[in-house]
Amino acid sequence: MGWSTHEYARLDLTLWGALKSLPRLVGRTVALAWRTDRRSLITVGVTEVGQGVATAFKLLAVNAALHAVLAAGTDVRGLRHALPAGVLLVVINSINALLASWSTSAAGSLEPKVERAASEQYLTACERVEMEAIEDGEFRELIDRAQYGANEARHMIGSSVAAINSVLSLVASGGVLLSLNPALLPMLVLIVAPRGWGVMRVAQQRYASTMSWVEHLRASRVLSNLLTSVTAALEVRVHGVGTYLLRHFKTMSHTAESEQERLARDKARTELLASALQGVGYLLTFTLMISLCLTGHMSVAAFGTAAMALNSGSAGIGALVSTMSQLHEQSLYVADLSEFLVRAQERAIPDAGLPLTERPRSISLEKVSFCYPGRTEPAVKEVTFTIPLGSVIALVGPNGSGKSTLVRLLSGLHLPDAGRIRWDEVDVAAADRRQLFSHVSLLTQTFERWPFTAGTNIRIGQHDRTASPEGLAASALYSGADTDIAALPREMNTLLGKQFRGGHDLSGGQWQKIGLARAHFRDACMIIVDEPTSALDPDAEQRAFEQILGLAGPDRIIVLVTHRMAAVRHVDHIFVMHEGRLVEQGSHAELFAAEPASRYARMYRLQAEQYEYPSVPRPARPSTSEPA
Ligand SMILES: Nc1ncnc2c1ncn2[C@@H]1O[C@H](COP(=O)(O)OP(=O)(O)OP(=O)(O)O)[C@@H](O)[C@H]1O
Repeated sequence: MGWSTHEYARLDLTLWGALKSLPRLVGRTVALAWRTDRRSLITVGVTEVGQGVATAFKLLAVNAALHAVLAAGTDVRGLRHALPAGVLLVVINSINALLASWSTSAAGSLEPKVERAASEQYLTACERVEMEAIEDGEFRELIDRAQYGANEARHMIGSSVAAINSVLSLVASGGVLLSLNPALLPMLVLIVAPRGWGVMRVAQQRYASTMSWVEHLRASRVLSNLLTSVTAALEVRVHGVGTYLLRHFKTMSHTAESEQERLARDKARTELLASALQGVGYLLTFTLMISLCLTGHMSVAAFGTAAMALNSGSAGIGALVSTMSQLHEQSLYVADLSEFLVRAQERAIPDAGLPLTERPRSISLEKVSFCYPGRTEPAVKEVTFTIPLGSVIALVGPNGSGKSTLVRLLSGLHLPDAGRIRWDEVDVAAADRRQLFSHVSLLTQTFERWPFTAGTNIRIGQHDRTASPEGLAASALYSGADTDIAALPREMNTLLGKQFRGGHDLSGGQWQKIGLARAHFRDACMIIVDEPTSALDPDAEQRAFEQILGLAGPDRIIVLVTHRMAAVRHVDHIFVMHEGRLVEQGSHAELFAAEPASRYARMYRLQAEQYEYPSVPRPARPSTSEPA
């Protein structure tokens, strides 16, 4: 189908690299947690340290108890000396349980807050990036990857707590082992190192696979969305596209399945090897401990305590390694989110800029060129013109001649690669773009049909303005949407969106009237309408053009983009585009005066002639009934 390539694989991960970056990544989550809920974070930190200290005291109490028991020998009364250590053990265990439950509760309250904060950062960054970034395939892939970051940041809290817990219990066990016999410490490492390697390798393989298959996963998701989408449902059925999509979906699922099988086989092999190496580690450790006892370097009580410390330390390292692997994996996703936030910031629409006057005397383009990223040919080439306030202009020209691109440039969605656009004297490239957007009302062919109520669909372009029912009704009346809305079961409060229970849908033409009402309600200084009437019947089309032109006023600029030549006849100035260049301009009369050279006049006449003939001439019948 053309998009299931795996070129974004990131297979350059190494265990050392992951370990090195871990403190930085955990630090970032801690910083996020600090900003989100300081109190819970401090509680978690203090309770975890408390549990580590408790573990050390527990082992020391066990050691004391063992000494007392072994010193008693066959004298049962001597066992009472073990009683204080036993009581201490119970107290330490109770304190440990209390601290653990306190930590669980604080971490539980922290996790959703961190997820919310990370999600907000992610969505805010998405909303702020330039249009070019949103349309850039590579950046979109990063947006997709980064979406898992917020969820993983939440899980990182739990994993970080578990990791801290394991480290502290490990330090406690290590300290006790060290005090018993320093030779025991490296043995602890020997026992758990193979397991650590195994768990890390499996996580690494899984992440590398996810990354190399991310495009594949996206494509599968697109296919399943198409199969369930309301808008595609028609062609899916009538054109039999469903079978085509299903066939591709199945092929892609089979390919993904074989990747899962490969991962499972690799995991099984790695785990088997790690277990074998760990067995060797245990064998060597116990051999050393027995020989230490036999040579009188270690007492039997110390043997017992060392066995417990080894057990607790090994469990600690085991838990640490597995949480490290989780942290490693989670941190990679959080790193994606961090990378996205940095790159989104680089590609964000600047926050500040020079202020713009709300009603500029003119907007001028000086030798403006613009090339879409990834394209070699500019969509707009060295275009120069001026639009005075109070005028109505039209952009006309064949398909692909650059009209919509000019609209995007005028509305500040793109900045020119060369040349300048100025609002009065202010260069748009240096202007406060958010302010510029607030002065523009844009109605395009593909305007959004928001899955909200009819009223919200009208006021959404000006959602911070209090919308009185009268204001909404006036905009609906203006666009002719009033009668369509009146026919809806809950009028303005009817939910427009078939995907919801109780939702209603409108016809294409009815939606266009809603779009026009939205443009009216927004009440901006520059109103841009790009092919606004494609779904309207002739009466409605005529009326829509009259309404658009009726929006004109001394404080406004109207930019009309259309292929309907009759509609531009009465505008103040017509700009004719061809292959990205402005090739003609003037009023209807001026352009006609330039006949026969005038492209505009030719286009106009061609369309007028079509209207003169009531029907398209019937083509000659092909001799066979074979489809083309
Ligand atoms: N988002 C985009 N990314 C890359 N290229 C684009 C994009 N939009 C348009 N183009 C290209 O820029 C050129 C000008 O397109 P534009 O949409 O501005 O023309 P237009 O005159 O509005 O066409 P139409 O009348 O068909 O709407 C075309 O070659 C088109 O393929």
